[in-house]
Amino acid sequence: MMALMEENSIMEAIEKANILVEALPYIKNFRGKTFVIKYGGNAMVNEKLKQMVMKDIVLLKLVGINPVVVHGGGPEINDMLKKLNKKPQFVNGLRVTDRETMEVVEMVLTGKVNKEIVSFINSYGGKAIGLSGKDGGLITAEKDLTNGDIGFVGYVKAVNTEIIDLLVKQGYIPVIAPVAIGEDGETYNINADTVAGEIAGSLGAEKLIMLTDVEGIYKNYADKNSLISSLDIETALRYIDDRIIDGGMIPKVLCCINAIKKGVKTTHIIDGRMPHSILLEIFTDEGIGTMVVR
Ligand SMILES: Nc1ncnc2c1ncn2[C@@H]1O[C@H](COP(=O)(O)OP(=O)(O)O)[C@@H](O)[C@H]1O
Ligand SMILES: CC(=O)N[C@@H](CCC(=O)OP(=O)(O)O)C(=O)O
Repeated sequence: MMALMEENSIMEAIEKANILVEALPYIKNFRGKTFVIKYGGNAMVNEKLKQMVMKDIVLLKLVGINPVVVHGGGPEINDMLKKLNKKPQFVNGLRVTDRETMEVVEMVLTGKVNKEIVSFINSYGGKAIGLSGKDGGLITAEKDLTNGDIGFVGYVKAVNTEIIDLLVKQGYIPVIAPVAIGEDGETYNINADTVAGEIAGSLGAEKLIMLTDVEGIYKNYADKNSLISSLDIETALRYIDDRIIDGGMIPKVLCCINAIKKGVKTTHIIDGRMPHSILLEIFTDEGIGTMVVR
């Protein structure tokens, strides 16, 4: 019995070593490259998972990859608005943002969510630094009128990556909240997926990884065996037209396509609810989730 247990634990240890060896070519390939990781939505609500994601990000940095984190926090904003007796309202997935809501959005994203992520990363031995689009002139926003006037909702007019380049060079992990200032001096609320796509494009990132609350993109959303492992731009656009890709997945895929057109090599939509999904995507031969490529 004892011998069998010992044999099992030796096999387990060998399996672990095999996984590390499998990661080697990827570590070699990706050293010095930039990965933009979008973390948000419902993938962010579980504390334990949150900590695992942060550990994975620290590990990436320690093996020589440069992670840049862009976070959301929609559910946290909703919670705070409800506490203030304000009903969250959305048009095509974008929050209707009046002046009071804008104050709440900025407070929750830059004050609470951003600092929490920064603290976690730092507690695991990383050097995270929190920023919003306002810091160092990182993002210039302009009012987004594509859905009519829904208040202080912005799109990204320009990205100045100087501050990110500087921080990355000094060994920091930038953690970015999707709030920015317009040329009119107003503060704008920008969808976090959009910000991640634009930042990845401007940095010429190797990868854009979007953590979400599904395994990836399904060919048939009702059939969980229909996960698509790789999708090119043309097919992705066709799937959007045919409503195979629908709802919150549409802007996500469009952000991936935008990033690819700006030079990002591969984009990935992966399951943020799965422990260590980032590591499994980057360091295993099979990868996980759905890859959107040129
Ligand atoms: N073909 C599809 N495959 C997977 N998810 C899809 C598909 N079509 C629509 N969706 C929806 O997209 C959602 C992901 O978008 P969203 O909820 O906005 O993510 P997040 O909150 O992480 O930003 C999924 O939970 C799912 O309901
Ligand atoms: C304009 C707009 O809708 N902004 C988003 C910003 C946060 C976000 O995108 O968060 P998730 O990634 O968690 O959805 C919002 O106010 O909810």
